[in-house]
Amino acid sequence: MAPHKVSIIGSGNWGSAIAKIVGHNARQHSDMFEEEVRMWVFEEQVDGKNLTDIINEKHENVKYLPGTQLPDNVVAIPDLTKACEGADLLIFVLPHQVSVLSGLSLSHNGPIADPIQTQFVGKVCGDLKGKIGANARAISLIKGLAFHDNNISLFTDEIEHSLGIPTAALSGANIADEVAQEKFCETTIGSKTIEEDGDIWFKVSLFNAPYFRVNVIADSVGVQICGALKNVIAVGAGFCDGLQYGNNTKAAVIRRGLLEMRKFGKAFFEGGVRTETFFGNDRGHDIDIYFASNSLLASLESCGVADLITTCLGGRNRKVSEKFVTAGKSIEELEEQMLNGQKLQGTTTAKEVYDFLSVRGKTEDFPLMTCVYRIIYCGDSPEMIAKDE
Ligand SMILES: NC(=O)c1ccc[n+]([C@@H]2O[C@H](COP(=O)([O-])OP(=O)(O)OC[C@H]3O[C@@H](n4cnc5c(N)ncnc54)[C@H](O)[C@@H]3O)[C@@H](O)[C@H]2O)c1
Ligand SMILES: O=P(O)(O)OC[C@H](O)CO
Repeated sequence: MAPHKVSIIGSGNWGSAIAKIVGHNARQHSDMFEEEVRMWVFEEQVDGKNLTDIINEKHENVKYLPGTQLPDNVVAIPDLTKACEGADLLIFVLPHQVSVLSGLSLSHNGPIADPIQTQFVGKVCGDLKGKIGANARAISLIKGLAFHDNNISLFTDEIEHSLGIPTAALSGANIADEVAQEKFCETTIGSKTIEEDGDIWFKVSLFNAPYFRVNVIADSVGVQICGALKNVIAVGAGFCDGLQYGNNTKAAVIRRGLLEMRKFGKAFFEGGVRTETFFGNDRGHDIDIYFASNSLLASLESCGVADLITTCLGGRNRKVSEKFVTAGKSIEELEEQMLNGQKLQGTTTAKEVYDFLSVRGKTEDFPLMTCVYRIIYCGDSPEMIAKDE
């Protein structure tokens, strides 16, 4: 079989960290992959130069992952179609959306303006439609959910429907900077077609590294719900830190958050999610069991409680939300100041989740996520996060 041709769609903090692993593995396993890994870069100017030129000259994404050397077989390409031409393995690693401020001044204490949201994935898939081979497969590393007119869908479904190719999801306790520094962690791939996806994404070792251990499970929905909703809970954890509420309160937020995440998955997704994806059990790894006995079971997954913990301890959502409490500035101002203008998922998703729940009359069933929304968008006191109501 011809070696797989890999393209990475996205080149932010996580996109660049994963490019380091994928580039290294493609070079190591030249019988399985073409050595060159193309990475689509949304072109930006950095100190008067194109970011793509800087990446290709210095082999470093100086804007989104400074200080990490990328393998020189990772090639930055500003044209999306060219970056994906002939690829049969597509790795989607885009922010789920960006907020473009409507220009109103935003206040920490009062209601804030509704930013105009731009969904990346739909636009990217639209541009790629008809240009991707029928035998290609995709994997989404995006942590978010797609909301359209207060309806919800998974990014794997969006990609599958748009490009007509099977799409898996990868999510775990994976703060990009730590992965880039090769600090040990685990991750979970969720797949509806575990046998084929297990072969492609797991057995051929595109992602596995000694410091990045991959497991594959059948609960693709659960993997994505975890990755999206933990961001909202992490904002709550950041409020606790800003208020210096201590570890016990933060642990209560994490516990309640995890329960709400699972409840959300079970309530709104046909076929539901598996409790084990969120909390785990001790029956072993799905993929090992699958290949050994052809049965599907679940085990404790990195995408569940582990990702929630790491995001609530060290993620960007937590960091900015802590500052929201202590600095008296809007989330948008803090993103600009602290994250180079990158947008957080938790803040936008808190609103999307709230709007979704609200039209269904279900906000009271999800008190923690509703509370996070009210603190950011309605000017409620951050102290609400630790009130038992
Ligand atoms: N950063 C992490 O630690 C981490 C870890 C795991 C998963 N994730 C998830 O991975 C996904 C990608 O996150 P990231 O950290 O790589 O991205 P990021 O938050 O660093 O966002 C920057 C990316 O957005 C692109 N961009 C900016 N403006 C754009 C525009 N107008 N059009 C198109 N692209 C534009 C930039 O080129 C860059 O690729 C997200 O869903 C995130 O939740 C992030
Ligand atoms: O920095 P955050 O809050 O976007 O979280 C990063 C990763 O998702 C943690 O796994």
